[in-house]
Amino acid sequence: MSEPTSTPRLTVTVGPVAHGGHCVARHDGRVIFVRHAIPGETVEIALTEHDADAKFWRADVTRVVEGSPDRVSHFWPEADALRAGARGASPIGGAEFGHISRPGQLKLKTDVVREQLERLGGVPTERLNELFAAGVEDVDSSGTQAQQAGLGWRTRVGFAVTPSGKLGMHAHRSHTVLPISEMPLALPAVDELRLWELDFTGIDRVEVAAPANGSGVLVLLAPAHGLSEKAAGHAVNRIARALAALETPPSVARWNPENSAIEVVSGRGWVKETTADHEFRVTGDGFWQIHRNAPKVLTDAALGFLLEGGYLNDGADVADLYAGAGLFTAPLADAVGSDGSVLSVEGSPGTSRDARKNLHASEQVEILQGRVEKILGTQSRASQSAAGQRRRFDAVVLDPPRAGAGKVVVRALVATQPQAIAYVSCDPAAFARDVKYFANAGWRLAKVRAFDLYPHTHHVETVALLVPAAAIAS
Ligand SMILES: C[S@@+](CC[C@H](N)C(=O)[O-])C[C@H]1O[C@@H](n2cnc3c(N)ncnc32)[C@H](O)[C@@H]1O
Repeated sequence: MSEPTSTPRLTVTVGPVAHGGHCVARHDGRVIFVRHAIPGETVEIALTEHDADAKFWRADVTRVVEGSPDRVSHFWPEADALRAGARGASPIGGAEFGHISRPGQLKLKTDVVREQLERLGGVPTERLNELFAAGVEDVDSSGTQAQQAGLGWRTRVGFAVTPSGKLGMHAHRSHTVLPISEMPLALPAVDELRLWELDFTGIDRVEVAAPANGSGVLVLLAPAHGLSEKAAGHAVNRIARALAALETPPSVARWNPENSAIEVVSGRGWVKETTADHEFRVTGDGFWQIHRNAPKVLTDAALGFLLEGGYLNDGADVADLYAGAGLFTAPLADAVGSDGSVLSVEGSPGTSRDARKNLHASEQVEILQGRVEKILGTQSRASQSAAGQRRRFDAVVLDPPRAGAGKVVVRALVATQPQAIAYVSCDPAAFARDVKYFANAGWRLAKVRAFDLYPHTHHVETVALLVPAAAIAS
């Protein structure tokens, strides 16, 4: 990515928001994806990617000529495009909607979910008006003032390190790491570590897991590539010693992001997460929902759809696919009772081991480690009934990673003939594409909700109920 000062500047009037955190503008017939703008604004932009033969260009706003009523001062100077642009620099990524009022952010995210479902999902406008009248829902309205402002929600944060050893974050679509001196989107427990005051020379990446329940924080340190074993150990131990001097020292572990391996230096290599009814151990970089309210919001929404529809009865046979450490598996096991059964499938070996520990007391739960596409497609015990026929599920929770479930999984899942699927998604485009695959297999979107679980960023989480079309017709 080139720096804004070295690039041409243009003045454009900005069109609609698009998936991915930018708005669409046109100049001499060419599409420009503009970050840090709001639809309807007239802005001066610096082109950050502008190859003459490219299909579209990319740009950052550097000055607002005519602003939207939704424009506010950015709460985080290091992520503020206008401030960075004035210095001829780039802002850090990670708060690309911070210049928009919270109601304005909800409206833009609603527009994106609608557009993706209409265009990629093939859901007719009238049907969406009916299904998605509530738009994207705020999950912070009952918090503290800072929480209502969309701050202090991240329980997981990843940092990079500048060439001079300072804690930093990447500029958007760039290898450049810019130093930071606060992380207002994270829980206060992350700020209290004062990581920006430490020397991270010899470290490449830093990950922090700070559970919303206030229990022990875990800091993972990935040594820089090519460092000798001795130098890597030295760098990790130096930082661990500095952190040990804090009033509430975190656990510290050396971490290899390539295989998720961790080596505990002090404390323990896992954090304790809790929901109202369950406790979960999550090891190292294992998956846990990021927003402090996400576990409740998502389990209430997904299980709510299944319970309201009568799909989760005592004795039911259900599946939790892409199950992580068992966030949905645990309440599913409660719902189907000891006469029911829950197949819980997770691909990552470490996270699956956590799920096994977290669910060991629930005899109705079968934990399988492996890829969903493989497990659904094989004739393993998990995909067969006792009589040797393809196993059928009464209901399924499907929570794939950002890329979505994809055609192969959708086909295999439909073949298990569940009565309903609760689909949890963090990417509206992948979700909409999967909705289309389900539609092609004779299924329909019966309900959909969306939540602003990533304030000040363009990300949004959706929860949907999918059922066979015949079930809606009857
Ligand atoms: C969005 S997370 C959801 C986890 C869990 N449902 C939760 O809410 O905590 C997706 C999970 O799918 C796992 N995963 C990714 N690809 C997979 C695959 N092909 N098969 C099985 N699990 C996979 C990841 O390790 C991750 O734990």
